[in-house]
Amino acid sequence: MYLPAPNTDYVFLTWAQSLNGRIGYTYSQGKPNPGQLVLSGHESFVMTHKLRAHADGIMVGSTTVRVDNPSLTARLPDPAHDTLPLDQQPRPILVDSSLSLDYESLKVIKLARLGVGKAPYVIVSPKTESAAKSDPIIEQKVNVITRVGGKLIVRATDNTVRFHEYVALDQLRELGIRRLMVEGGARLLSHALKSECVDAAIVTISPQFVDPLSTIGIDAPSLNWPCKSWEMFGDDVVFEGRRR
Ligand SMILES: NC(=O)C1=CN([C@@H]2O[C@H](COP(=O)(O)OP(=O)(O)OC[C@H]3O[C@@H](n4cnc5c(N)ncnc54)[C@H](O)[C@@H]3O)[C@@H](O)[C@H]2O)C=CC1
Ligand SMILES: Nc1nc(O)c(N)c(N[C@@H]2O[C@H](COP(=O)(O)O)[C@@H](O)[C@H]2O)n1
Repeated sequence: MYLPAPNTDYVFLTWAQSLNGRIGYTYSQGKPNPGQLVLSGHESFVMTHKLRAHADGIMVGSTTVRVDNPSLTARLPDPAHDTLPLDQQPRPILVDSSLSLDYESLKVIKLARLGVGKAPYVIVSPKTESAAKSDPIIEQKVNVITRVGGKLIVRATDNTVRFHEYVALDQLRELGIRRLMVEGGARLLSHALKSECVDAAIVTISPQFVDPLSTIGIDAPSLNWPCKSWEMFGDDVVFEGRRR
């Protein structure tokens, strides 16, 4: 498994999926939270945390945050009990264009307040940045983020669909986020896979079928990335594909 060295521009996608390609429960706002579909076994989850420890930033989409409320910390040697020191932690990066999330309730905010995790960068649209000046609800969310040391990253335009522009990749790199791990969810990964800026995909395949009607998968374009490695971690197979 290739682990990028510091000061390397490297965008790698990681996710876990079932044998029938599902990665999470379908969720619609206003409906009960279906919770996280747990796919990885212990060994492959430790591998995921080793990847996190080799990333400057971990990026997730807003629905992933809404469903999972993730910590996005690197926790080794045992993710259930151990956390690496703050200076070895990756930066949580939330793609939340309209600041739709309830920031006060997020684990990443609480962990930043405790000094256990780094404060998040939040990717927003220009119109959301403008709204913060007149909408007290938006302004309050910005305050929650900035008070723990986080910041808004405002993408260049409101109407882009190109992944690297949508997630403000150049701005993140200027802030030192050069090894970017994109963890999901399905829509964020689908957009990433359509772009030219992704270097690798590391996929954990869990030996289980899950109900396709209540779960989601990744709508990937047809891609043919050579398999660079595959390895067993416990009962899971971890596949590494690299663009070049
Ligand atoms: N099994 C696994 O490894 C993982 C599973 N999940 C699961 O995935 C589910 C959430 O996935 P989704 O519903 O697909 O939502 P999501 O978390 O991917 O959120 C959609 C994201 O796509 C962004 N987006 C929209 N247009 C875009 C564009 N053109 N370029 C880049 N980004 C764009 C939105 O701003 C939003 O942040 C949850 O059930 C979660 O548990 C999430 C991460 C990993
Ligand atoms: N590697 C992996 N295996 C699974 O089975 C998963 N469900 C996920 N989900 C991702 O991990 C995030 C939770 O991270 P924390 O443990 O809270 O730090 C979740 O939001 C997904 O991005 N990953």
